[in-house]
Amino acid sequence: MIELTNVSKQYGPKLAVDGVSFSAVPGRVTGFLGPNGAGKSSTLRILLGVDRATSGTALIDGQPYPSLQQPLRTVGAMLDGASALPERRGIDHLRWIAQSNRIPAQRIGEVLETVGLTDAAKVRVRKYSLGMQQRLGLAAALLGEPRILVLDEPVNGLDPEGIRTIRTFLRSYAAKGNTVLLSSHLMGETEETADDVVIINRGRIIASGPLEEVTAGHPSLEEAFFALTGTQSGLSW
Ligand SMILES: Nc1ncnc2c1ncn2[C@@H]1O[C@H](COP(=O)(O)OP(=O)(O)OP(=O)(O)O)[C@@H](O)[C@H]1O
Repeated sequence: MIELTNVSKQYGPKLAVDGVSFSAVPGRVTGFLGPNGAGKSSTLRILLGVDRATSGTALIDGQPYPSLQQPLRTVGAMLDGASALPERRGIDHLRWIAQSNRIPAQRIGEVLETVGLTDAAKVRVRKYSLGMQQRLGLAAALLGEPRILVLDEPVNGLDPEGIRTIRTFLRSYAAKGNTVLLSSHLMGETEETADDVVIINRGRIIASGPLEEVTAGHPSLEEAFFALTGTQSGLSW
């Protein structure tokens, strides 16, 4: 379970995250949505202990990320794609993470298989396409068999087949009772994947709840967003 309460983040004069509160619960995929610059990454960085909130609390299974005993076994995260060294082979990137977190080496083959990178495991990351880098990032997030996944724009750069593979995977991961929180600026895609949605605009949550509740009365999630923000289709993305 993920729980954010009144989280704010100030960068100099800019209030990037403004009193954000929401939860992501086990057994469901929660889509964290908003246009570019809305505050999604800033919020996720705070949740994952990469950055500090100016105020408010962000908890993972009741604890702030830095207090987790075995972080990678509790929460798998992908913030900036794979963030792997370009000269490293994909498999070595995963080995390094597994070793430094006492995760059995056998998991490396399993996660490579899950994300479809088995054949490219020994290729250097600099030769990976953006989609392959995304998949390597997901593989790293899955290494510790976490009950919680937090993914920032996981389908960025993926082709339609890649998007469908990730979507199917995330849905089945949540169906096993795990918590999945993913950010996206793609409303249409997230509508296909998420059970619950949290919409952020200019640092503030403007809607949250089950997808069907947030979209009620609108032809699509995208139209619901435009109605909520008072913008017209095509102008704000
Ligand atoms: N380190 C920083 N210093 C100053 N301003 C920042 C910093 N990080 C983010 N911001 C600003 O905070 C706001 C929110 O940015 P953030 O990256 O969280 O948005 P986002 O919703 O993830 O957008 P995107 O989809 O483009 O990644 C933006 O205006 C951004 O310019």
